[in-house]
Amino acid sequence: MTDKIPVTVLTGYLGAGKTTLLNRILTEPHGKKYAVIVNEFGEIGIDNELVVGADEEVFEMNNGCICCTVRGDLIRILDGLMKRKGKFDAIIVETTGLADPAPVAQTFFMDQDVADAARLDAVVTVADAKWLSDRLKDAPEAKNQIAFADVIVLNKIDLVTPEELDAVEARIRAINPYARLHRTQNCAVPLAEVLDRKAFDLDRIIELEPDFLEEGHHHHHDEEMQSVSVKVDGEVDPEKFMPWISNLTQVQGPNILRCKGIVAFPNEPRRFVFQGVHMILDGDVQGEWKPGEKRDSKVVFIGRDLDEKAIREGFLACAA
Ligand SMILES: Nc1nc2c(ncn2[C@@H]2O[C@H](COP(=O)(O)OP(=O)(O)OP(=O)(O)O)[C@@H](O)[C@H]2O)c(=O)[nH]1
Repeated sequence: MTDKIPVTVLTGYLGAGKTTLLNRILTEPHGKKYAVIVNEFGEIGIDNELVVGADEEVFEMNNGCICCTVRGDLIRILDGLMKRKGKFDAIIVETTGLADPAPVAQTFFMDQDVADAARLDAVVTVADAKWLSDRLKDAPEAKNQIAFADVIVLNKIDLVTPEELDAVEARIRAINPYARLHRTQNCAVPLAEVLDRKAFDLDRIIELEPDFLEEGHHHHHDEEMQSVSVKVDGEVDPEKFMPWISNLTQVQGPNILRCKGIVAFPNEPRRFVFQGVHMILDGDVQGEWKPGEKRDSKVVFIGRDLDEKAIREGFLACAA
């Protein structure tokens, strides 16, 4: 039992702050070596490039939700990691914001090879203090992520009033009174509160979901949720790109749950990285393009009722 590798499953709805927390974990001086598995919903991999610390081994699973189509991939990656036991101290799995954590957690009990070598340490859910109450109304995944959590990081407290914060915490407590909860800005939580908690409680989960240990768990996705990925083969013109992205998120903000991208500007040695949650947009130049790396520009939008054609044409028209 004791030499099983601890696995932390990091979950939370789109844009809540999972990558922010992951980067915090990877950059703090903990002297540990983590293997990281990142799963995202869009077809173009962007998240893995936003994870800092090039020394970490990041395994990427695109094109599907970790809890459904790519569960086989997860098992294969975990099996591969187990064979190299001793090379790292723990595994962190960051799921897409649209994943139901139950089938992910299930993998650590149902697959014998995985169960023999790894133990699920905790499900850590990052919750967006500003948007969670809305998502609890329209996104069943958001509720499951809260229900399954052993630790909840209630993040973005800077974007709400103290009264709103109390109200969202009360909503969370009504769904999950057991998890430890930390209120944070930029996921600033002591790592010991997140890692190696030995917190996953199978009995509680079986009470919540009696068929947890049975095969055939079906997870129904939000059918309307779509992702649009567009790539420009080369650089984009900031004079065109900036007004386009800011106008798009202002006008389509309510439908755009999440957007992110990495773009190349002419004569700029660094990559421009932008991220948005609804109409709140954030962008900065960071990290130089590597020598010999192709300076392509890519964006991903996730949301409902997206006008794919307009987004595609709009971004392609920003080409430098
Ligand atoms: N104002 C504010 N912004 C934050 C905070 N934490 C994270 N953000 C921003 O919120 C955006 C989303 O953060 P991420 O860490 O990428 O969220 P995520 O959950 O990994 O997103 P997905 O992987 O797309 O689901 C980024 O622009 C962050 O800089 C916070 O406490 N306050």
